[in-house]
Amino acid sequence: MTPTSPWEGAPATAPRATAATTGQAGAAGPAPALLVTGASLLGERTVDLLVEDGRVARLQDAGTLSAPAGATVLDAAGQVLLPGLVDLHTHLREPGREDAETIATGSAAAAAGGYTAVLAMANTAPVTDTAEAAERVLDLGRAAGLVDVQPIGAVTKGLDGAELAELGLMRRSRAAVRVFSDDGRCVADGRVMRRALEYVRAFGGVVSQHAQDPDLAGPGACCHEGELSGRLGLPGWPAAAEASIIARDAELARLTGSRVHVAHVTTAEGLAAVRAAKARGTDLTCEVTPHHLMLTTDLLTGYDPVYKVNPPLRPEADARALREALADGTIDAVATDHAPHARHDKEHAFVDAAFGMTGLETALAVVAETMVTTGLLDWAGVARVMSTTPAAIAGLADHGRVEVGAPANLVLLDPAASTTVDRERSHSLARNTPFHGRTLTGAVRSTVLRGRLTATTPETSETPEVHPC
Ligand SMILES: NC(=O)N[C@@H](CC(=O)O)C(=O)O
Ligand SMILES: [Zn+2]
Ligand SMILES: [Zn+2]
Repeated sequence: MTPTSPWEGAPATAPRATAATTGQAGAAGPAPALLVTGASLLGERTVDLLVEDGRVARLQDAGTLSAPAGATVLDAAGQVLLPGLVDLHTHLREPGREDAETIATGSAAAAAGGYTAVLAMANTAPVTDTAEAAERVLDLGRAAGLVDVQPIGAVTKGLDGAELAELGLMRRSRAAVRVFSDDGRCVADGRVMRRALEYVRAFGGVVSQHAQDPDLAGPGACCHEGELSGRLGLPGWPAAAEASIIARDAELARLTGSRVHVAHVTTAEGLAAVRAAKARGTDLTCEVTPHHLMLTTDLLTGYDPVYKVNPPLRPEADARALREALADGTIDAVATDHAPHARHDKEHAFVDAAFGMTGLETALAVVAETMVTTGLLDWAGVARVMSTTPAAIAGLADHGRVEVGAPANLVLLDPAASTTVDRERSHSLARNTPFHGRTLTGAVRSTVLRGRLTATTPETSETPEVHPC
């Protein structure tokens, strides 16, 4: 690693890992009181909000609260107040690939992006398939102290798709794992998926399935299968590979009485399978990524590997269908699939490059741009799909609401501020953002975790500073 490399050098405000705390992230010592004034709660009414001991102590009409002695005051006039964002699908790369991301740097990117909780995907090295591995991720998250890092457990040992991992032991561990996933390795064997669902049902767990039939989306597939894949000479990946697994898993959810979550739906065909399952009352939820809402397969014409992602970017008709489905509630949540990569894994010929794009720092602005500016969602809707529903899916009771008595996990954003994405200013170690150079509207101003400011954007800057507790 070359420290001066633009891909791997430390960001300007390098996050510091702090000593391990015994509580949850941000819980070390009582947080000083915090008064937020004049914020637009869910874009609906203007409020003052007082935080004491890490919880929302008072929430009332703007102009009616004054700051207790010693309190930090945030003047949030013109800003929208939402519950802190919750990401159901984040790759933090630690342990194993700390050259691409660490739990501390990924947490910093999350805080800068308005997140207060992230679920850390299991495809690390070693894989998170034991209680010890899950507890280690949890502890590293607490040590970083910027967001609650909740480990996702692997469904199968080593993500090999054959033998179930220690699901029950992970659930009973300190990490209290509830969400299980083999990530980009779809649990293709129906018998294994059935057994996993039967197992997690006993403790209210959920399997997050990356829906793609590996027999249809073969090993070389790296592009949406269609007219463009033929023209570019890239192996294609048909929509049927997604829809067929969603339909099968919906049947398995019904058979077992268990719960399935579909990771990143990307096609109109996949959405039809989700709608059919939901119409029958199946216990099935699904998520979409910000990049599949905004970016489309035609970007691949330059063979730039920054646009190589699993599942692939789709045509505009699919992206439009995804936006409509997020607006009408067919899609339950937005999850980033933040997939940081070291330059030497990403800068290759398109077919050889690693799959994945970063997303934690741009997610809110991309959703604002694609959903709010277009009138498809209001801010209450954004809170639902980026915080409340993902918190409910993952069973994170401390997140997803702004209420008196609840832990003060909050984000304040300026809906009118435009930011030009600059990959060099990312808090992530990785530089593989597909939004570099794009100007997006909607900028995070402050992130609050249990009453502590974990990120703030100084008035003179476009980039949030992060503050580990
Ligand atoms: N989603 C991605 O594009 N990448 C994933 C792995 C994978 O799903 O192939 C990653 O871990 O980088
Ligand atoms: Zn995936
Ligand atoms: Zn993933």
